[in-house]
Amino acid sequence: MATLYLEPYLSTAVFLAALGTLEDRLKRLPASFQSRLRLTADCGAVNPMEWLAGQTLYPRIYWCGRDNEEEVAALGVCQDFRFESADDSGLATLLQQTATHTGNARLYGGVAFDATGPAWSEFGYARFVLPRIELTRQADHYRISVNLNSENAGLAAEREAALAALRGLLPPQPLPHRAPAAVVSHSDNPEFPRWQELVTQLTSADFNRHTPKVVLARQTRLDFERDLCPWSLLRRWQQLNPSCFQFGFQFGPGASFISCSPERLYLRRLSLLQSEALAGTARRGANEAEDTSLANELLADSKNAEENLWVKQDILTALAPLSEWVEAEAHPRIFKLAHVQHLHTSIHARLKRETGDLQLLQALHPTPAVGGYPRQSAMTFIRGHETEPRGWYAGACGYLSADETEFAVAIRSAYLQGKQVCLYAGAGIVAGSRPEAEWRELDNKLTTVLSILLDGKALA
Ligand SMILES: C=C(O[C@H]1C=CC=C(C(=O)O)[C@@H]1O)C(=O)O
Ligand SMILES: [Mg+2]
Repeated sequence: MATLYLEPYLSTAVFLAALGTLEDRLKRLPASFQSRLRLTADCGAVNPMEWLAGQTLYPRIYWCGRDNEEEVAALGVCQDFRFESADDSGLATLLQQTATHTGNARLYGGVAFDATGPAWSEFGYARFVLPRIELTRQADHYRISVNLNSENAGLAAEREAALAALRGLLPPQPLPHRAPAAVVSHSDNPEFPRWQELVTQLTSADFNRHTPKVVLARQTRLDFERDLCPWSLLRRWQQLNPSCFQFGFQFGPGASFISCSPERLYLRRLSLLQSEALAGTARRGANEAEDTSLANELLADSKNAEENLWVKQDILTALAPLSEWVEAEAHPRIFKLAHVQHLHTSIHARLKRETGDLQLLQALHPTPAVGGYPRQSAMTFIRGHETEPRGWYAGACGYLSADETEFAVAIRSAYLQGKQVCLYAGAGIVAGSRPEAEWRELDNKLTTVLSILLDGKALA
């Protein structure tokens, strides 16, 4: 084992002992085991994101829940499931099989916003990975695990692959705060004049009568003078918004998708489900008094209330046939982030025995927080008028397992390819939306990530 290289681990000896334990257990594996096997050892404190950034294997997947209790760095592939279309029956089979697999193996991945749009290469319409190695922090307890799948290529080959992955591990790579690279160019799609036309169209009485809400999105593309490190950016982003989900997917060296999303699609623990309507936005105030007054205005504002209500009603309607019972808070509360505050309504349900992640994803995604209401006519408008495919922006990202599944709504996200970063922001357009105010809302939603990318400077 490359002992020397491992020295910078915070608790090198404990980490090396954990790798040694896993190696021993791999060598002593019985001649046969059920299809998936996961071996785990306590490994002492290691920063999961820095650890991930230091490795040579792909994919590199990072996930941190909104309560910060759990953080996972997932590396390499034990099984990789990629689907180019929503009609692929393999996706349905995968979602159904995951529910019946024993053990606590988790698949990490995501589903694009739109089943029909062109997919980002490497990401596909949907992609889920059972990682080869996982470094997990639960509260302050750190563990390293290795996954095997005997159906891959037979036990001997699978054991060799697992050993090779463990022996190839490198030390964490510190993610220091470096001065950001200079922006060479930037562009918005759509630009404001087109945005104004679209918002005017969506708020016309004729359109609004049949489609009362459409979430329109803008892509802001920045080109930098040098390549950006997705993990450095995500690290700083999570420090500014610790109460968000934080996640990143880097399937290969060419592209990565990272997000600091405030919004949960759902968390399912056995048959208990938590979901929410997060929609309706104001900026944060410059001081406490202004902040509170903006929050009170947001709570009293009918346009923002309507944005939130369409989401709540749609989720309640979608969950009703899948649940024993479902309930939502009567009134939204305020959910504060670094630069914006939102209306947030909690939703809880107990699922029927036959309801699984396949039914939940089909019923809930995309919610009117990112698509619109009714779903089909909002999607038709988005497909016909947005010229940049959203890819995984506004998709659903998270993990799947038999006992517990969680998906975040992949907003406040960035798609990085070398020197280029594409940021996305959407705004719910309802009766009463004004083009200028909704455009400012897009800017407000990007303020946090832009403050990191531009280091406090404004875009030229
Ligand atoms: C679609 C986005 O935000 C959604 C979530 C919260 C508030 C929203 C709003 O007020 O318009 C959006 O529905 C985005 O950030 O890209
Ligand atoms: Mg809004």
